[in-house]
Amino acid sequence: METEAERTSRLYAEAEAKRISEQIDDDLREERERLKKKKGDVKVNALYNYAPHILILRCKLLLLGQAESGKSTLQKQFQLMYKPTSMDQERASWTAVIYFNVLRLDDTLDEDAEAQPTSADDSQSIIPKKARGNGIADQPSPSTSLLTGSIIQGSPSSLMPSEAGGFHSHSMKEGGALQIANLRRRLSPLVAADAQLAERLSGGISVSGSGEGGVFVRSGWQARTIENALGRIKQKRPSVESEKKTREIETQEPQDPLVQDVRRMLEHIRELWHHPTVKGLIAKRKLKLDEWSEFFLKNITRVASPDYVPSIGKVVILAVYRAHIHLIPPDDILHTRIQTMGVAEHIFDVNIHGKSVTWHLFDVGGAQGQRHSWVPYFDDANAIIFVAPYLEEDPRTNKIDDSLQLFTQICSNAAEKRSLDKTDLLKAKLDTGLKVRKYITSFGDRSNDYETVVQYFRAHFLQVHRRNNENCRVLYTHFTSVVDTKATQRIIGNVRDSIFRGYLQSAALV
Ligand SMILES: Nc1nc2c(ncn2[C@@H]2O[C@H](COP(=O)(O)OP(=O)(O)OP(=O)(O)O)[C@@H](O)[C@H]2O)c(=O)[nH]1
Ligand SMILES: [Mg+2]
Repeated sequence: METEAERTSRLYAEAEAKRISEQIDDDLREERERLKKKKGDVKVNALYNYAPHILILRCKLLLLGQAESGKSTLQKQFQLMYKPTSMDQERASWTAVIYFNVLRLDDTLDEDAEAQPTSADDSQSIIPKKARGNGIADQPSPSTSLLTGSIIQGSPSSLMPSEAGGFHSHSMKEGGALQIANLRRRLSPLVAADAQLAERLSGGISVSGSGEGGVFVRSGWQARTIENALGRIKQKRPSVESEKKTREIETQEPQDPLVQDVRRMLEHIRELWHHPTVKGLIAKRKLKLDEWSEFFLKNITRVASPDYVPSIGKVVILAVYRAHIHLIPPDDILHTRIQTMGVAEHIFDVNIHGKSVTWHLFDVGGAQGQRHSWVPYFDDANAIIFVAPYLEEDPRTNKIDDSLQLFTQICSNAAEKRSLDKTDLLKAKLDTGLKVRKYITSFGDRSNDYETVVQYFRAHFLQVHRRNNENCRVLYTHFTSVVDTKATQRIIGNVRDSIFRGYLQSAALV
């Protein structure tokens, strides 16, 4: 016979069992509904609920690709997304890089003035660039400066456009040559400034295997550049007055005297940029500027202004404020170009489904002499983002081929994601009549439109991946312009989710 105490205990146990059973039913129903809504999210939540101790607390991500492919630009997008305040703090240090990019106009003028058109078809002709310094093949860059070179003296006619610039007569040509010669004389102090800027950015260290004449930055250069500038100010004026000034500077934007000196001379660069002769050469495509130099030269008035601070992370929009229209400048920092030396680690706390995960992003130098430094990072990388530029018109090296070869080597090594980059430039080049088959013969007679070209490149990379995917890694492809903040940040979000899902699958938890 059941006692009262036993009965109470039994009823309690039955009620508890029923409650647990209903709870499980509810959980399962909820789970099913969530699964229907968003499969991936449910898997992630399930992991957090039932196995919180095995969360990835650390995720290693490698950014690989050839030089100038856009790895550091993509890294800046990550920083903009996950650590925007640090980007803001570094703004002043980017001025030196931007001025360094602006001074490339002189180099380009010098070398292109000596070069001859490569084909009778001007719309297609690309003037070859000479390698600076050690001549690394995938680091095309100028070798001498207009400031020290001899374009006008050596070959005045080469700077004379016959149609686009409107200089037909001999005397007009001579007039243009004289004006440019005068400008160059005024620019001569920039020779030293250019070298100093290069030294400042490279931290005074020259390393073999670096392209672009050894001008590069290493991890943490932003802080060093600012400290350097402030250190020089302190050294120059060790008085009470100077200490007061230094304190003032520390609370405002750091002011680098060298950068200030260059800024004052940019007026002459502006004149050179607007000179009809230079304009004529550009119009006839006899002057090939790097896209980053061109970007800053087009903005030279803003960039040379006394209170200039590089803009950051803004989409170009027109803001209407009290009936005034303000043009918010495009992002300067994303358009800068300075090559990376070695491997730079960037750490971000990334929020994934409400949990914080520490990401270690490794941005590597892509020059051929740099690639050996990637090796130690392959083993425990959770994912690789391989950045491939679409089409670079460099006659000395077929960049797509180089990218495919590099991709083949990487495929047999590790997990990878891939991003096909510089789609904006591809579109622009196709619009100006560039024929893909001229650079890639296997493209054949396919239609020269953007969609066909994009799919053609994609198919190439997929094929390489299929043939070399010994580790059965997953490949995701994205087409993007990395300087487009909105589009790139959407891709970063996708990459984050797919890496996390891949991790869960590899842990056999879903
Ligand atoms: N217009 C445009 N420019 C781009 C794009 N991606 C990169 N760039 C520019 O290309 C230049 C080279 O990019 P980086 O990010 O420095 O190249 P990288 O791969 O880090 O090069 P290394 O450090 O030498 O290996 C920069 O000036 C970028 O602004 C793009 O999608 N569109
Ligand atoms: Mg880089």
